[in-house]
Amino acid sequence: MTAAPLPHATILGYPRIGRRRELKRAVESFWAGRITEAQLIETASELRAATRARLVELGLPAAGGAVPESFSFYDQVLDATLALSAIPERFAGATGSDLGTYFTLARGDEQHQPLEMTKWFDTNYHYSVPEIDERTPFAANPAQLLTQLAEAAEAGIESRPVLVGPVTYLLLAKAADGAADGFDPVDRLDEVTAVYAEILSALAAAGATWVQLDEPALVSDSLRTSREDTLALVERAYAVLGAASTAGEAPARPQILITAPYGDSSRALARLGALPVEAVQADLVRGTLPAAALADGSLARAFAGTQLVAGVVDGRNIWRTDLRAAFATLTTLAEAGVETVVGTSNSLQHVPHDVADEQKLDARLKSWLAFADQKVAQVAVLARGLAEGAASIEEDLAEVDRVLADRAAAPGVRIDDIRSQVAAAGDADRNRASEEDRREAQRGLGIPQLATTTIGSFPQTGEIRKARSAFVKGEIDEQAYEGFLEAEIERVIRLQEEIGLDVLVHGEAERNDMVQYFAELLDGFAVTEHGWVQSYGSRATRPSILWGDVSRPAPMTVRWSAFAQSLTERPVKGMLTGPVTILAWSFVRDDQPLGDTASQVALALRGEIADLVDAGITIVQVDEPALRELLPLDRERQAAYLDWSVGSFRLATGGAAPEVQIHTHLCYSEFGEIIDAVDGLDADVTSIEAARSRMDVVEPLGNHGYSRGIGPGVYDIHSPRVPGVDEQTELIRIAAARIPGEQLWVNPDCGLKTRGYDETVASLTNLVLAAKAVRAGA
Ligand SMILES: Nc1nc2c(c(=O)[nH]1)N[C@@H](CNc1ccc(C(=O)N[C@@H](CCC(=O)N[C@@H](CCC(=O)N[C@@H](CCC(=O)O)C(=O)O)C(=O)O)C(=O)O)cc1)CN2
Ligand code: MET
Ligand SMILES: [Zn+2]
Repeated sequence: MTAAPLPHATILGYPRIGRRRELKRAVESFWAGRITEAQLIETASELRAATRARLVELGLPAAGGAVPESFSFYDQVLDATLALSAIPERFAGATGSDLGTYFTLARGDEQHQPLEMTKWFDTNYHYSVPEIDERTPFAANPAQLLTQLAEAAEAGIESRPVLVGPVTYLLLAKAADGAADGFDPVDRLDEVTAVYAEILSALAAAGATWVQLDEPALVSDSLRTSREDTLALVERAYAVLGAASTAGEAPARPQILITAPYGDSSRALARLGALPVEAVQADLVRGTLPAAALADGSLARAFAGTQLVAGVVDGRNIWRTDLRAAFATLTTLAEAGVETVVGTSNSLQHVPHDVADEQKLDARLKSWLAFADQKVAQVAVLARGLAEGAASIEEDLAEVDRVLADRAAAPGVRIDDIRSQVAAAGDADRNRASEEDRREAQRGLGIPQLATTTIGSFPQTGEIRKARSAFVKGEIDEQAYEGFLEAEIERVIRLQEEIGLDVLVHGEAERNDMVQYFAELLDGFAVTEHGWVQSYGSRATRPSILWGDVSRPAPMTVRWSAFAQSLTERPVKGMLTGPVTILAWSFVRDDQPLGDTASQVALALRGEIADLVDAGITIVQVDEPALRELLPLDRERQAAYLDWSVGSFRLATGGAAPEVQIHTHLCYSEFGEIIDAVDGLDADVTSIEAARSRMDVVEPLGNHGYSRGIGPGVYDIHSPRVPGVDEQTELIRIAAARIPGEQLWVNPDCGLKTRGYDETVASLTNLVLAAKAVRAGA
């Protein structure tokens, strides 16, 4: 095959879990020993074949590298770790097949803690963090990429292998534990680049005409380098990768597409265009075009001989694209003399497969939506317009005009009553009594020093899921389902009493998901049947669709919390999900600022808190694990974000009387960046993840003079491992050295929903013993 430009249409990536989560089922069956590795590999191969065929059917050309190879068994960053053979030394004993090693890195085993997992840019997707030190070996292992390329070729498709790029890979990595002080993984960029060059060469030898290297680090201010420095690193790496020739019978590398998804690359774009690569993608949904460089012709000059993949179709949301606006952007580029390809803003891995799979969604709402398949079709339409002229797609543009007008005017999208309530909410509604007055008022709760509690959920057993599934399918009635849940709650309350926890939870057995549960009970939301999106590994969520003005027709949690409280003398925490997290983990309307939508959700939660308190609940936790996640990657936009996000939390909780103790939970540890914002939430108690970083957070908290209640997690719930009494005692001691006992809470890192009961009971028993030991000064 010879080097030819990219066709006019492409996407950066496609969901890989399968339309019915076939990959989840196969991978989990393999882990459980129910299928063999060969069977898993076969299922994966079938899924990839179906994806390629589907993409071509939807309008991506089979030739020319338009179809991306974006499959992953677990995670794309882990794929790159394997492609570089960058197996941390601590896994040296974990030998096996490539796939066996891969899953050991991802999930750990008896002897090995898994790689840490953390959020991928500002999404709800988690990647496995590479661990690099001075000695990490790097060697090209393109086997999986070559397998996929050959599969595609067999089916007559000239596909485009995809790999996380070298700069982003190293900036997402952390220094391995044994690394020298001051070592940064990015110090090894030149060596890693050399290995990428070998991988590219192997791909070219196998016939690849294009390769995609993802460099989202280019848009982020939250990594270890400034964006300016990141760009310089990218220039350094791609000067090397681009130097190899793409010409002739035996090209030394495929043509390279560098992508910059998830944000704004406008300031970097001209320099990216000047790199010795054949195409550069820009996210034109989150980002903009550099207006001046476009106007004075310098962008076109920089892009001479380089294609610009214009990411005009939103890969983060599910609304039908305003095709007319997108087409105007494409026209501007083309008229400025830039060789333009229509693309998506980022990989479609963050949206579900297909709107057509949804049988229960309201038809009118459905007509406003575009999941992955619809987005591919939109890309194809725009590409046709680019090739054949605006007139050729005028009907498609006009149809979208009608759809958008229909959406704007539809009942429920704007409800005057809700809007006036939001408008009437003022500063007074966001401010509680002073911290001191509240502390005084809450003495009546009788909470001991180093109080023990959990984060909310108890294990979601197969039995619970089966009961819910039976209820949803109508196989059992509401009475039977609620009876089942009450029995479950009673069991969880008794268990916590036996273990000796101080502040109890009801266990969240009634919740399918901490966001979807609320979305199902609030007006203004819709939920899907099959709209699964990968969150990490084999785990997925069905983000809800927040399409209209939000209100709460009836109490949502009072029945369960009040029932749990009726069973025990100890306080039971009410458990709500906060406005920012509800937005972050849903697909949110794009026709008004997020802050306005957050205020509506906040008012609904405010009503719920009032009802919980009326029902006798004295402690309410409002979870905001996504507070950090939604922080804009772009520093300039961060202050405005923190303003509305913190404001919405305060609006939700600001009505609580001083005697009511408000907790919040944020499950990540890099929170130095937002410590002022956490303080600004004005919660009485905050629980955070800390076990894996061995309490790193208590140091900044101590320095900050943090005066509120704080529960740094002492039990890492991400692994089935049971932390012993000594281990947890040690962590509590580290925290107690910096934080006074009356401020310090003892809890796990996060909820227990993904854990099993055996390990949960053992770990919590140890947690209570550890707290007692520290209290006794032992
Ligand atoms: N939205 C969201 N984002 C989050 C988190 C979170 O809890 N929620 N936590 C953090 C980590 N991310 C996570 C994401 C998913 C899961 C998770 O456990 N997901 C489950 C699905 C949860 C769910 O929606 N369950 C439903 C549907 C379950 C299901 O699959 N039912 C079966 C039938 C039931 C059976 O017979 O087993 C089916 O539909 O086929 C329910 O319980 O009702 C999974 O992938 O397996 C955990 C953590 C960050 N982001
Ligand atoms: C991802 S944060 C989870 C908080 C929730 N209350 C739980 O315990 O599951
Ligand atoms: Zn959590």
